[in-house]
Amino acid sequence: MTQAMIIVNPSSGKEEAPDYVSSTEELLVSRGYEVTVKETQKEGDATEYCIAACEAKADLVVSIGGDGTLHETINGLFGQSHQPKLGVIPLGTVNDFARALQIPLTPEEAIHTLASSRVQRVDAGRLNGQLFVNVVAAGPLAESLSSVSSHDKSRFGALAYFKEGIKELAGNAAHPLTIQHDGKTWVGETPLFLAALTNSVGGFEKLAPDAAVDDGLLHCYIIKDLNFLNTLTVSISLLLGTLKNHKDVDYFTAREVTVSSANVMRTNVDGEEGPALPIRLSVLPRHIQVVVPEEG
Ligand SMILES: Nc1ncnc2c1ncn2[C@@H]1O[C@H](COP(=O)(O)OP(=O)(O)OP(=O)(O)O)[C@@H](O)[C@H]1O
Repeated sequence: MTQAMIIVNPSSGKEEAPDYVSSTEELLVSRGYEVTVKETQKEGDATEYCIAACEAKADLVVSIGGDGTLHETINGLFGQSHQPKLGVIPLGTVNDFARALQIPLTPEEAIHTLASSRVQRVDAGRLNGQLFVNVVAAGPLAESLSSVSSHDKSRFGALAYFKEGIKELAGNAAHPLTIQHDGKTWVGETPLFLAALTNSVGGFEKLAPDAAVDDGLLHCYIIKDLNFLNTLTVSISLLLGTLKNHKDVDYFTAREVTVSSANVMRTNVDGEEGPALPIRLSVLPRHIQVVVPEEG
């Protein structure tokens, strides 16, 4: 019998994840799976459960939660000889990975997607010794986004990030970063550096419109200046999908990037606090197999 594991984070989004477990389980059982349900208690659990699913040669792992839970689940696939397919039921505030793959953001519809026969291979990013699926951010603005509490996310949704971002901008912070790629080096002060694997970042589905989930590239943005005067035009560019053309933004694609700073600075990885600089980023092309909606 084919095995499936459901990994669920009860604290994600508006804390409604447990409501969707039984309908997910029912659907999988009706498709012939033997199902194990694992509820996370703390950081790292989803990775451990996913490693166990790989070792048990499960056919499918379903992540029910936000991008943080998904990030941890995918890290369990890293380096495994047997890799299950991945199903995604998005319950977070942002859900960039689901947006990029056109997985429905309504949990009931996303559960229905698990019956799809279509599997898409997508790139994974590598950051030092871990994987990421959406975005790595560095700079003071990225640090401030990591400080958004789960409570605020549950209460205010994406607005919680906006609130922290505005607070940081008021401080007018920029820090020195050194960014190296393809034999080139950029040195300067910046409030934000982003390396995106998918078009959707922070819920902005047009942030990196050229990023295909399987193009093997990091789509990188250096915001050279962000202040009260240009915030509006940068925000409009974000919404229109023209950020890379903004005069205060440098854009490039690369397969490998290193980022360092003279200052002690933490990164933000897939929406959660990541390791401190320096970091080395690369792409594992088409590394993850995701169950996505049937075409058409
Ligand atoms: N039972 C739990 N209680 C509290 N936190 C948990 C629990 N299980 C896992 N976590 C932690 O919660 C973090 C956030 O989870 P997740 O990203 O899925 O939800 P979210 O923060 O609501 O969504 P989003 O990141 O999209 O805003 C995970 O990275 C994980 O470390």
